[in-house]
Amino acid sequence: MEKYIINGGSRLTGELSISGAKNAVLPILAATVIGGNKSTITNIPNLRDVQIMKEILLTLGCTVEYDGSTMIVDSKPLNQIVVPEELVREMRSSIILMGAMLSRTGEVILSYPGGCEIGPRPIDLHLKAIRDMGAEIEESHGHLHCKVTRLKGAEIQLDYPSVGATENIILAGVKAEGTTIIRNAAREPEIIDLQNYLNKAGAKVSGAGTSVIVIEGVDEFRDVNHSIISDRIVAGTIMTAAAITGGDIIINNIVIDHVLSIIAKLREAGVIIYTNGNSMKVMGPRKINSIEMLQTLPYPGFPTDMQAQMMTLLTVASGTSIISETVFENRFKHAEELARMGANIKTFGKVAVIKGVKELTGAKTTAKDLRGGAALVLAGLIARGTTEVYDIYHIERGYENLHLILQKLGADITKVN
Ligand SMILES: CC(=O)N[C@H]1[C@@H](OP(=O)(O)OP(=O)(O)OC[C@H]2O[C@@H](n3ccc(=O)[nH]c3=O)[C@H](O)[C@@H]2O)O[C@H](CO)[C@@H](O)[C@@H]1O
Ligand SMILES: C=C(OP(=O)(O)O)C(=O)O
Repeated sequence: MEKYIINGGSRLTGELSISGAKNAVLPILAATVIGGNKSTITNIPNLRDVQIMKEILLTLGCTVEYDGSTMIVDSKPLNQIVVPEELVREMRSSIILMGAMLSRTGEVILSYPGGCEIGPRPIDLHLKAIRDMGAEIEESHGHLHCKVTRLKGAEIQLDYPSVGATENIILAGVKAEGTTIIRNAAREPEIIDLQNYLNKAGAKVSGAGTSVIVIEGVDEFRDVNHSIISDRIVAGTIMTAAAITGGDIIINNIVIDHVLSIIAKLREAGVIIYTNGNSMKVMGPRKINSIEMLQTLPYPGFPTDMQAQMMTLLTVASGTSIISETVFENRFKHAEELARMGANIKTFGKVAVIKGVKELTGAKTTAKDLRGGAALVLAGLIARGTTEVYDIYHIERGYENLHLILQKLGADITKVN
């Protein structure tokens, strides 16, 4: 079992470039099955979830070449409709294959998706929309058997702007008969990236980034080259690392517009941030201010995927902060682990009250999910003594060599077996 060992106390300084976004690349890789075409995708982060998606594509019969950064997928030879359960259960994004495979073959068998344990993650919005587009979905023993002769465009009003459901409907709509309209669509930047990839391949999708997305079905896809947008959550995590260590870091290859809500909350905490084009300089303050209220919301609100990292920052703020997690039911598992390190956090359902303490102390901790694990690493960077973070496979789902990035910036962190 691999773990991180961190000796706290180093101030992080230096410069780095942000890699491609996990939440953009996964739906785009799922989309590659649709066209029977060749997709050359660049700026791909080398993550566990990407490896799993690659395995799924291979199992479906696609040919895949991947060098850790560029993936070439040829979906012409696709000849399977069963997505293996052991792969689907590894990650949430596998559900996006439902819309993509129905577009391609009109049939798919997959199980309920896995992913981080951050509360129940129903797929009712996905299923209702895909059924509204004409598919029959049989649910039995945890499996979904979806079938349709040809998907039909539909007007879909989402009860909640779900990222995954929005993506699934787009993928189901691109080759459907007629036009699909999604209202109350999720507006995340990763959905714009998906639209851009699809349109390069010949699809007709418009409106991504707004709450109304229109998809006109087309018959043919062509070969496509696409570069993945940079990861706003990895950027936010590094910004928080600079902030908490009183560091001074220049971050390149970052879309500033995508991190405005993170910049606003870090500035409220006293962090100094200068932006310039696609770069920013982040300087941690001597004293971190508490934040009266940090509420997670769908984009462009503050991202739930940055909540855990911000909680770590607030554990050493001067004063009391409140975090309200509105997106997921149970996303405070890191609070207990931070408490082992001396943090003073009380949780009441989806609200956490964090009373800043003078210092954290090193402890043995366990990553319970991806971002919660990153939050423990951040805590380890400033804790007195040594912190061990176990179950780092969660962290590796979404961060490419986090320990190496932090080492380069001056952190004393090692990955050991
Ligand atoms: C691979 C990927 O892109 N993952 C991101 C995506 O996850 P994901 O697409 O799973 O997140 P959703 O936006 O769908 O989920 C948001 C909320 O809606 C609920 N819901 C969702 C679908 C549904 O059918 N029914 C339902 O009730 C969920 O339980 C959750 O409470 O967006 C989340 C919210 O920004 C991020 O934290 C994840 O990192
Ligand atoms: C929750 C996350 O991912 P997923 O939806 O892939 O589980 C995340 O990226 O923080």
